[in-house]
Amino acid sequence: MDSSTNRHPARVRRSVLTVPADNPRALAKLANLACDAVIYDLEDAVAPENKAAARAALVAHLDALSPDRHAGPDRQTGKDPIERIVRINALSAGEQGPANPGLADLEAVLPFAPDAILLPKVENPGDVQQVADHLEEADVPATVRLWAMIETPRGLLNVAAIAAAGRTSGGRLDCLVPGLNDLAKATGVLPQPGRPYLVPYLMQVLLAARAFGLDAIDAVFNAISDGAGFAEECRQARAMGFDGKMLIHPAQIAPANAAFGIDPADLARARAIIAAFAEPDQAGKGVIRLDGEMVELLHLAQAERLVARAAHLAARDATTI
Ligand SMILES: CC(C)(COP(=O)(O)OP(=O)(O)OC[C@H]1O[C@@H](n2cnc3c(N)ncnc32)[C@H](O)[C@@H]1OP(=O)(O)O)[C@@H](O)C(=O)NCCC(=O)NCCSC(=O)C[C@H](O)C(=O)O
Ligand SMILES: [Mg+2]
Repeated sequence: MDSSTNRHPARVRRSVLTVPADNPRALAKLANLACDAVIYDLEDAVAPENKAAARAALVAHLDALSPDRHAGPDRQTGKDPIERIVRINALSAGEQGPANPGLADLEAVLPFAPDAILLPKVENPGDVQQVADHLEEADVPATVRLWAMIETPRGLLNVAAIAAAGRTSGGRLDCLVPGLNDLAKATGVLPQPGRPYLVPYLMQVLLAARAFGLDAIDAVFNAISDGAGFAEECRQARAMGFDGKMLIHPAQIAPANAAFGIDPADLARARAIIAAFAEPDQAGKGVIRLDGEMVELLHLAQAERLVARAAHLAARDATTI
């Protein structure tokens, strides 16, 4: 059975590619990449002395994508299948007041109504609320969502309260992303195959996301040239329940799309469950036996979601690169 608990069949976040906003060659490459989402990074991938230039480059890029900036993202009209997210600098970082880099990032990109703002190093519900309040005050459309990176020990300890803050922040919080480079740096956990000491952190993020109806995207895999290691980590993340993976390089897109896509065996099983419950002699039953296994109505609901997601993915992949 499909291990994904994503409750939104039409939301596809298998491959979430990050791009430093001050890398024009990488920005130009995006038009030909088959990732489901792009995170334009203004935070850690950009050197402190390049922050203003990165912001300006991103504004020019977004302007070229959506010349009528007040019309909102083309994705809302179905013309742009890629979800576009901007990772801003933390509002708590750097100089405070109007010169704050995070605030300057927000002011620069909000006119383009990106699909989401990704908040780095979120440590408590107030970090989400602060930005949500800013968006409300600025009358930013509700289509602009918030994503939160959980990548500090305090953020991890508070992850349930942060996920719950989605409800009080106008419902904008949509997705949690663990940041294992920062977490490893802060905790001293060593990077090891299979991530034995990081899995408990990852599962905490996943559980908090699910408790409050959010998506969860697995952390980046730094070893770009280790294709086998990347595929293994995607399989692990999928088994843990993650919706997709944050990526750092175009070579990681196809394996991520495959790993977080639909397994044909799962689809066949889902169709068999739907067909079994539709049999006249099973009418009104809450539980049946199918191929030697117990199947309940909750499995039927899962099966229906998987079939709907498969149809959506097939349509989507047919219209993208
Ligand atoms: C890691 C890289 C610096 C490697 O770059 P490079 O050596 O240039 O890669 P290649 O020569 O193999 O690139 C081949 C072509 O692909 C383009 N490219 C490379 N990366 C990207 C990308 N991310 N998006 C789009 N296009 C990309 C190159 O431009 C080449 O094309 P061309 O120039 O036409 O030949 C680089 O991959 C990179 O910068 N990756 C992203 C880094 C990043 O965004 N980091 C921040 C996010 S990671 C994170 O959040 C960690 C988290 O916070 C935590 O704490 O864990
Ligand atoms: Mg980080």
